[in-house]
Amino acid sequence: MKKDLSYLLAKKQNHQKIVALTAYDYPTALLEDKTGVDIIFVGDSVGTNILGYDSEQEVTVDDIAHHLKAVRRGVSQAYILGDLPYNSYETPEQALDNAKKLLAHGADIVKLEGVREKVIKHLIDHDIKVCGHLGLLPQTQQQKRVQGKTFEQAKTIIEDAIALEKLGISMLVLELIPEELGQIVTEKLSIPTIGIGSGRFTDGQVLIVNDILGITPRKLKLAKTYQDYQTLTAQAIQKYKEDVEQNLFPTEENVWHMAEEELKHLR
Ligand SMILES: Nc1nc2c(c(=O)[nH]1)N[C@@H](CNc1ccc(C(=O)N[C@@H](CCC(=O)O)C(=O)O)cc1)CN2
Ligand SMILES: CC(C)(CO)C(=O)C(=O)O
Ligand SMILES: [Mg+2]
Repeated sequence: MKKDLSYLLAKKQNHQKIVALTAYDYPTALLEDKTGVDIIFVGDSVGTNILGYDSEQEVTVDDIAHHLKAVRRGVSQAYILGDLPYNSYETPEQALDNAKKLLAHGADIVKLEGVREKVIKHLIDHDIKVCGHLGLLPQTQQQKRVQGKTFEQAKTIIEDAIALEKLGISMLVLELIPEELGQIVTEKLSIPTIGIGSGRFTDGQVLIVNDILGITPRKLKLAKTYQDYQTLTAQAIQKYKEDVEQNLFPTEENVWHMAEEELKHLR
C-alpha cells in the first residue's frame, strides 16, 4: 500500500514516529522502501553529497528531477518528497512550473525553504502538496549554525510555523534548532513535523543517508553513523586493485571457454 498524507498524519496523532531518510538512487530507494521508511527525501543535499558540488546553490531542478526518476523506480510504498532547489521558486509562476516538473518525475510533495507566502499559496491553490522548512535554511545560510536559541529567534520560528500551517502546508521540516523549540512547534501544529538536528520530540526524524552509512567523511553531531562505508569501501577497492595487479582476478570461475573443436581452426 502506498503511504499518503493521512497515513503520516495518523502517525502523529497516534504518537508513532515518522521515519524519513534521503535517497538519491534506485538501489538505495529500493532498500529503504523495503525496510519501511515512511518518507524518502530527494533533497538538494544530492548536490554536496553525491554530485560533488561545493554548495547547495549549484543544484538545479533538472538535477532533482533526474534523481527523483531513479528513486521513484525503486519505491512502491514510501511517500516521496522532492526539494525545490535554490532559485527555483523566486516567483509564484516559476515555482508552479518547477513543482509540476518534480511531481511529473515522481514526487508526491515538494519542499521549499522559509516563509514564501505568495509562492506557497500559489502552489496550494493549484492542488500541489507543500512541505515547509524552518530553522537552518541551507540554501541561503552557508554557516551551519543552530537557529532559534534566543527568545526572539525562537518566537519568530514559532510564528512562522503557525503562519505556514495556516497557508495550508502538509508537513514541516525543522532543521538544527534546540530540542525545546522543536517540541513547542510540534505541539502547536496539527500537521506532522520532521526534525533534523532538532531534538527528540518532533513527529518524525530525517537524516542524510550518506551520514548513516558513513559515506560522509566527517561525523556530524546531528547524525548517527551505523556503518563504516569509508573503511569497507577503501578495503574492497584496494583488494580488487591488488587482485588485478597480481593476476588473482579473474579466476577460472569468472571466465568462459571455447570448445577445442572450434578453437583448433583459430590456432
Ligand atoms: N551530509 C549532510 N549533508 C547535508 C545535511 C546533513 O545533515 N548531512 N543537511 C543539510 C545541510 N545542513 C547542515 C546542518 C548542520 C551541519 C553541521 O555541520 N552540523 C554540526 C553542528 C553545528 C553546530 O554545532 O552549530 C554537527 O556536527 O551536527 C551541516 C549541514 C543538507 N546537506
Ligand atoms: C533532509 C534535509 C531537510 C536536510 O537539509 C533536506 O532538505 C535535504 O536533504 O536537502
Ligand atoms: Mg534540502
